[in-house]
Amino acid sequence: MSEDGHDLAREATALDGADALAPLRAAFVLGDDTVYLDGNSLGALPRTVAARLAGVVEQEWGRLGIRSWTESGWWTAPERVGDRIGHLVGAAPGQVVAGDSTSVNVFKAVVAAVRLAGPGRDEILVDAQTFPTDGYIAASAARLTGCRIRAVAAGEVPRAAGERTAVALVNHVDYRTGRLHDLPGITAAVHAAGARVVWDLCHSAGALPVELDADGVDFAVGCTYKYLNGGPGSPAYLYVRRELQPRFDSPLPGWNSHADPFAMSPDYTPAQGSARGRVGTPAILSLLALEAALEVWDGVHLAAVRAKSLALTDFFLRCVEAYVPQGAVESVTPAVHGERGSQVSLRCPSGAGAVMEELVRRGVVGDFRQPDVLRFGFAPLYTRFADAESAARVLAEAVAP
Ligand SMILES: Cc1ncc(COP(=O)(O)O)c(C=O)c1O
Ligand SMILES: Nc1c(O)cccc1C(=O)C[C@H](N)C(=O)O
Repeated sequence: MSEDGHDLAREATALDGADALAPLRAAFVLGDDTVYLDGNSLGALPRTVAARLAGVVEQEWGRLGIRSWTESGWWTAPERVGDRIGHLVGAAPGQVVAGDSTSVNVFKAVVAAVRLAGPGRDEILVDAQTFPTDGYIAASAARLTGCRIRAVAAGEVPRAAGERTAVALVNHVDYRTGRLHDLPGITAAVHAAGARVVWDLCHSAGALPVELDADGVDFAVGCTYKYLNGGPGSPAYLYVRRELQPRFDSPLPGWNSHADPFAMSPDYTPAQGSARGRVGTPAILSLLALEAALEVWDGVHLAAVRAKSLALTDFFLRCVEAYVPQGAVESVTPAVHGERGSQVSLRCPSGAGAVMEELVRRGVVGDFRQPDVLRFGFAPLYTRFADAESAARVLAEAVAP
């Protein structure tokens, strides 16, 4: 190992020793032999989840059975868990509901936003680099509502929004590059054009502070299986700003969103509040696993999470610079803190897929995104500075010819 290597390894040990969030790692099931840098795709398993799920299955489903809908609080879990998520994204209680997938919630939000738009507004702006599902769903929403889609870079949305815009659908953090977009600025600009905005928070919730209420966001959606550690396929969420809730006209008005679901009325009367965003029967096991997973956030400040995230990604970039031969990789993640989420994406022009396979074989788990991007996610609750240092060291070996 070079002198630099010894210095960086020592620095990592010192940084981990001084990290106030370091004890939280023990709340997760993580082997010491794996450097897990894929929490931006599937978060690690919180220790509380297995016992809680066993309890739900054995006691609630097994013993109480159907009575659990009321006696164990199953019926109200989407709003209860929604409020817990809301706390992490700057939403006061009563505005977030947990359920369905992000894709389905994108559909509800975009169609509802178009239905709120005034006459002559027939344009849906879509972040040109969006995660594909948002683009597919927005295109279908456009066909259904008689709108047209205009794809523009997120940074261009303020200039592009105009008198024909009904809604802009933007990713807060770009899944491929890790670029953080200006949520307050874009939201204000879209509003100034008289339109609504839907934010996809998949790659920001749980990784950095989000202030939905303070920033005047209309709608937001996100998944919970990344930085919120809810588990594979855990329920997503939908935020509808309180002032908009009475006019929120869901395109999927299932019986769970009815004001009186057990009246089983043939006529639809929407529920008040966040419950209006529900559709059908919630996936209770996944929802309650998520609820248990969210307990790790009790007492955690997002400002501390953000500070550690930036320190981790800065440190990883320094290690890459020190260890990896020049020209083998190039960061496509912004160096400026205000434009960076919680991942580092390295363009690897030569054999990126094979390089990631080799990294995974050696115990460094990141992921590969087409066409040539190596992604490394830094989940601040459980990632160590030593992980960043080891990953860069193994990467240097994996890219060596
Ligand atoms: C930005 C973004 N939106 C949406 C999704 C996925 O949506 P869904 O939860 O419907 O699979 C992902 C990741 O899978 C994503 O990164
Ligand atoms: N949702 C996923 C899945 O079901 C399988 C594998 C990966 C995912 C992901 O979340 C991918 C992720 N959104 C991404 O940013 O690439």
